[in-house]
Amino acid sequence: MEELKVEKAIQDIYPDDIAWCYGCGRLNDDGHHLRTGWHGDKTITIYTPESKYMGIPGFIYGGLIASLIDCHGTGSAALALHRKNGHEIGDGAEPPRFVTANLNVDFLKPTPQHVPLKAIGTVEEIHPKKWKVETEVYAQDTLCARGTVVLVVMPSTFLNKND
Ligand SMILES: CCCCCCCCCCCCCC(=O)SCCNC(=O)CCNC(=O)[C@H](O)C(C)(C)COP(=O)(O)OP(=O)(O)OC[C@H]1O[C@@H](n2cnc3c(N)ncnc32)[C@H](O)[C@@H]1OP(=O)(O)O
Repeated sequence: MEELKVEKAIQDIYPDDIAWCYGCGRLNDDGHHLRTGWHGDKTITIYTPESKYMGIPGFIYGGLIASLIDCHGTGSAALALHRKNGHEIGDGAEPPRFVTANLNVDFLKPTPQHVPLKAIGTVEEIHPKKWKVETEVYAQDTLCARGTVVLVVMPSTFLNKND
């Protein structure tokens, strides 16, 4: 697979109050900083896990793969609804926010460490508040995992929980 880079990511424009997710929040110093952008009509997140995220030496542990699919799903749904609303990253509009309602992962092959993982997503609208993202995770050219995420537009009750 060719070398790819995510130039414009939806997480780059999340408002500060929702930019703290351990998986994809740009403001969480300890997090993974996953970034999701368009890749043709599909979506892409590229991430090389640090060595500590091992299951057995040489291979990534499954929870990290699930996190990648999870945050790739929220980012992909946000990208798609943002575009449906007539916006693109960089036009100044605030993107929609999604939370995960359901996450399913099939671990197809052991996922090797020390190579970039590519999550490629296909986004489907179920209805305006509910979206589904089918994601394939590749290590180099090997399809290692496949996941399905159901996303729901974030209820306003998620904000200001610590006030
Ligand atoms: C902590 C995160 C903060 C937020 C950050 C956001 C941005 C950052 C992004 C990073 C985040 C990273 C990722 C994270 O970590 S996000 C954090 C992990 N996710 C959560 O904490 C979500 C917890 N769950 C809820 O708050 C509620 O259950 C939700 C909001 C999901 C639905 O609540 P509720 O049920 O009251 O809402 P509704 O009645 O209007 O239903 C709406 C539609 O949803 C359908 N449905 C419901 N459940 C399921 C299910 N299990 N499978 C399939 N579908 C389900 C339901 O049938 C309906 O469909 P329809 O009948 O209309 O067709």
